[in-house]
Amino acid sequence: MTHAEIDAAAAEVAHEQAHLDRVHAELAKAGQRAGLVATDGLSRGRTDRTGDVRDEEMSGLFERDALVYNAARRLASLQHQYEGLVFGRLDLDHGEVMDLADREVRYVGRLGVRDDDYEPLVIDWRAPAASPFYRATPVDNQGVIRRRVLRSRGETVVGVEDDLMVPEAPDDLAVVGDGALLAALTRTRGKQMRDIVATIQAHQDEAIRASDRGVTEITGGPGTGKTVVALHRAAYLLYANRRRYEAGGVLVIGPSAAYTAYIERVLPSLGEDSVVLRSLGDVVDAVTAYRLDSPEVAAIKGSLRMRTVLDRLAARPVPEAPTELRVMIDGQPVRLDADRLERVRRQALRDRTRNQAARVVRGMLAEAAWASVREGDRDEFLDAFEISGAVDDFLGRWWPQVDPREVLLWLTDTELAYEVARSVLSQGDAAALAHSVRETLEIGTWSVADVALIDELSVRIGLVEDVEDEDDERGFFEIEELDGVEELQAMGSGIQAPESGPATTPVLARERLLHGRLGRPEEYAHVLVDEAQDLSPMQWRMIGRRGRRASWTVVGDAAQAAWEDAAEAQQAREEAYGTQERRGFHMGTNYRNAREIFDYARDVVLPAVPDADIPEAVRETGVQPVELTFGDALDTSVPGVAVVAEQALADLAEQVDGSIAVITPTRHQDAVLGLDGSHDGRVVVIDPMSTKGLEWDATLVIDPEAIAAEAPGGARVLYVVLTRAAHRMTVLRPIV
Ligand SMILES: Nc1ncnc2c1ncn2[C@@H]1O[C@H](COP(=O)(O)OP(=O)(O)OP(=O)(O)O)[C@@H](O)[C@H]1O
Repeated sequence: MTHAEIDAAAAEVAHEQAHLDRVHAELAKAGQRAGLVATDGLSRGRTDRTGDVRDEEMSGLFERDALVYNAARRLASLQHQYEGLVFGRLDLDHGEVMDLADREVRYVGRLGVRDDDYEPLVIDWRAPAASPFYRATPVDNQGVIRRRVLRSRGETVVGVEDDLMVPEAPDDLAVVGDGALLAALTRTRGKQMRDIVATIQAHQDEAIRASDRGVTEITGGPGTGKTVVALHRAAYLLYANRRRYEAGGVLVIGPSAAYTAYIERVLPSLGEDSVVLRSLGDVVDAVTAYRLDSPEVAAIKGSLRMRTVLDRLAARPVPEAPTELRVMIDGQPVRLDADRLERVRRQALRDRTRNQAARVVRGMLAEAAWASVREGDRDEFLDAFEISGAVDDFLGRWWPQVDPREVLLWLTDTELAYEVARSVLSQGDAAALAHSVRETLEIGTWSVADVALIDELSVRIGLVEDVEDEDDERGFFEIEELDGVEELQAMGSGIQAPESGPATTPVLARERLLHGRLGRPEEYAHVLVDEAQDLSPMQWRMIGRRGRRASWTVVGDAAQAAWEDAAEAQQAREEAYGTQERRGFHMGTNYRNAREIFDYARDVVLPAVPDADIPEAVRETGVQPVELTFGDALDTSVPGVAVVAEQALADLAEQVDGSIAVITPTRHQDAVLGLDGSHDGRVVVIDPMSTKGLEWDATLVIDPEAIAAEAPGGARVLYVVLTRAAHRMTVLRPIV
């Protein structure tokens, strides 16, 4: 930059600083008015002093401006944690020829702020008036002459980046900077995802502001901004229809706890803290799972075939249940044999969940008992049956209320697993299922795939209800879900699973598994699913229960799918959506990976997945990924994986300032686990599946062939792994 350019930029920064100071002064005042505004802050369509309703208010979209109170309240945390409250400026010209009199300046920020005269000092980025900030292009400038991105730290403006939307700038408008997008993409990644509110691209903005009704599907290859766009969409929906979405709730589902931790700050940085973020292991209240099953077991547990298995399981007698009833009622011996009991069981379950039926089986048994006796007075007999202590005792053993999780644990019995899986699962699969449930009982923690099974069983079994609840509304199940009652994922435990090791005793393990009370599934007004390609059919059903009246945003990339049976998952997905209208958006630009890194990944995936959706990477670094080799542990003449990895990591730590991941298949985990947390905590050691949706400044990928071999469809998982690095990537291979 020349001296003149530096001076020009400094003058522009000073100018913007003056405006920012005004905004902050206004917010400070707003804090003092807080009590007043808090009381009427939610009223819509306020008029200004002239009594005219402002345009924005007529559309009902300016209610955030009325929430100055909230703005002031949130400001402290916004300033502390996030970048500038005001990040954009538009210079518009509303005339035919460019004339100062037709000029308008609009500032765009995370919150709307007005001055005492109710004039907007900053417009919320989601307001219609802010839309040209994202949509204007030189071809369709929408009245914008210059779009400016302000970079600030706290309350200080540190730079500006301009884009000119007309062929030539009017004399009074300076144009400085090299483009905000590239600056944003080049910067260091932290441990958490950042919002992109200052640099949303026009095609992304279309998806963000798309209609809130029906189903919006966002597809695109790795690093195309699907996640970040979806999160901005959630914030937009809350703004555009706050009544509906704040009251009804917005649920965001991601693949793992690491992922939800990674994205959890984006929405608060946009001023929204009412969205519920859940990982797939954390959807059902009272159950939190991080552990992953092997891909083979996850495939069994995720398949729609489990519906039938669970139907049958839910209708089974409890283990060790008595097979006949023998009691004295009203002086008469009563005996109901196994056949009779079975008939009562079937009748009781016909249109009730098992736990609901606990209330009616006594009456049904009484009728069956009377039918077997038919002597004396019927009413007296039935009354005596109703109060019989012996019948109480029998019912306690024959039809206790059961926790759905307890029922899943019945599958530890391989014979029972064979029986309920007959003609649905192969014997081998049924045995693997039983084995996995035994493992659950040993470890004392559920696996992620178990959670959808627990939810499914909850529907069939109903909640364990207090006896006092008798007159309460009946269980939460849907009767249609009970149709058919008559017929009635490989990387070990994930390296960073927060749970500790195995529970010490089976009793403790069982207690841990059954801890807390299952509730009814909470329903939401909007459900946003990220990495949707990885949801199993059973997981779609679980999420579907939470969005039965919801609109949806669903984000994914089929080429990154770990789930093999795409058709079955699609079927379950369609069922979750229902018949709502659909619209799709496709993202074709990769903003994450340097082009050299993405080309490397593309060459790996295309032979295995020829129809992969390949985006265009926009940024070049001129640095190719580095390939290194390591020797066999038994051959001491060549450095082994631990040594080579440590050195390669040291090089990467020199080359990038921010975060680094060492991504390793199970077989090399032990050798490199010690690197976790090294280089001042910048390094994380992680398994391939857990990298979904995440990114780092640099990655060290260990033994790509082993990564691909560890899972069915492993090339897709490897594709995920090779597209996680923004700036540098080193790949280690064994010498062959
Ligand atoms: N308009 C933008 N301005 C600045 N950064 C952007 C923009 N769009 C996307 N990015 C950045 O690109 C990176 C990738 O975005 P994101 O994680 O949302 O992609 P994705 O499509 O969900 O990726 P994947 O499918 O690989 O998980 C993130 O660092 C994100 O902040």
